[in-house]
Amino acid sequence: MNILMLPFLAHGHITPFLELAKKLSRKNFHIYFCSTPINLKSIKKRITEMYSLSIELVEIHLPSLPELPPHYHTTNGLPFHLNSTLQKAFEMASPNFSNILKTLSPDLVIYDFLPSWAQPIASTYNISAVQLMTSGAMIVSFCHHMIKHPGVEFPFPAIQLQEFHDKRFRRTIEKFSKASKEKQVTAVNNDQPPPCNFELFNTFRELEGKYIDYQSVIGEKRVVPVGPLVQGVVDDENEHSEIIQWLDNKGESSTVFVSFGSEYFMSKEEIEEIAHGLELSNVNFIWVVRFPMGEKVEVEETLPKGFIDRVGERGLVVEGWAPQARILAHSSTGGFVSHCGWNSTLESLFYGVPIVAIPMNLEQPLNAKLVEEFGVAVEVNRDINGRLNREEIAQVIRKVVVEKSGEDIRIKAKNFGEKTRMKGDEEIDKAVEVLLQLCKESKLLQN
Ligand SMILES: C[C@@H]1O[C@H](OP(=O)(O)OP(=O)(O)OC[C@H]2O[C@@H](n3ccc(=O)[nH]c3=O)[C@H](O)[C@@H]2O)[C@H](O)[C@H](O)[C@H]1O
Repeated sequence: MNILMLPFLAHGHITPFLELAKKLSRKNFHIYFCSTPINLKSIKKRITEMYSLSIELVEIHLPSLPELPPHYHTTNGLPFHLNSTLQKAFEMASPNFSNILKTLSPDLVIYDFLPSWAQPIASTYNISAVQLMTSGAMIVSFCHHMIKHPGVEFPFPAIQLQEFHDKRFRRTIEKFSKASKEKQVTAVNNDQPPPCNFELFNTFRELEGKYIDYQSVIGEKRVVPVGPLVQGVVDDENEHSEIIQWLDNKGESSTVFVSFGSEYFMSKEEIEEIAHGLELSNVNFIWVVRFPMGEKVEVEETLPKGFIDRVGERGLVVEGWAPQARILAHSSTGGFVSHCGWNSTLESLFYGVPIVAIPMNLEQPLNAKLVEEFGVAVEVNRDINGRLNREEIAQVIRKVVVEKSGEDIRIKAKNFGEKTRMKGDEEIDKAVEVLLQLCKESKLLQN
């Protein structure tokens, strides 16, 4: 059976899609992995020898817009103000996608929340389609709850956002639900496959059982968990070797990894407070500092004066990108200062690393609440205006990584990591049955 996968053009979406592609290819599915050339280039080295025949990379080209050259056809490093332009350019690529389906005629399409046309186009070719949700069941059920029951408390009291995040998140939902109403897909006519009655989620019952059940009630479709879809440790010695050597020289669980994903860029104030917080914590750290593509910035100039000298061998500032999975899997890593993007959250849980949560935007504040409720994270509180504070950052890092008061968090994270790594393909095996059924429906309709 052939499956074509079309993730949104974001690194945080391509990662779970690629991990699902690898799992399904081991279950004898042939995968066409479709994205822009720049995105396919960035994942090539993660498609190791064993997948070279079962996962085929398929380029989809976006219309060339002057303000969006081809190396901007990804959210990784994209300047904030170009995000909507990228989404618009992707929406304009529907004819290219239609040609790809006509040429390859897969048995199934696995699509993402954007672009809006993947399922409707697949149905015109009588090809079944199912969505892979790249965020958790809690956040999706929270959004559905807010839209369907405005003003009614979310039935899980631990998920309460700090005021600053609550206001911003409600604005994001209003914007999103307005946009999705405008894109309401026209009804499918009856000789095409009906929209699928379930959705795949990058999650698993041990983490989100009660939210999976609630989403299956409040959402339109049944939830089929296929997670955790977590990138493995790609052992390419030559790349980033200086980071790993630096980490090898540190004590067990002595170091925090600090990273805020592939799309977020810290403000000057955030860099200032985080730098002083790391300094005050007296804990070893690897800190990824990154700026939008096209912005030529001297990292040292953005850091507090004398910061690099004062921290010396205790700290390593990495510009642009670090091998996150390899660092989280390393025995010297004892904590993850994270924005709680969904992939980072799952990776931290998978590798058993406790989280110092500093959510920045989107659904990250909710992910932070989820892992705090789960007992493997502590969130750094912001002031009423959302400002970070260096003492608060230092205090939470020391609690999570060093102090006795954080011992239960460290033990819980370690034990849950061991349990999660043992799960293997448990969720996938259950999902394969329903995916095979969808593929057979396509074949029946196409013959
Ligand atoms: C789904 C959605 O994706 C978005 O992606 P974003 O990149 O911000 O964060 P992650 O989901 O953690 O994804 C980031 C991915 O990039 C990897 N990485 C990142 C930085 C680095 O230096 N090295 C790495 O290997 C990391 O390992 C992870 O796999 C938003 O967060 C959103 O909140 C989230 O739910």
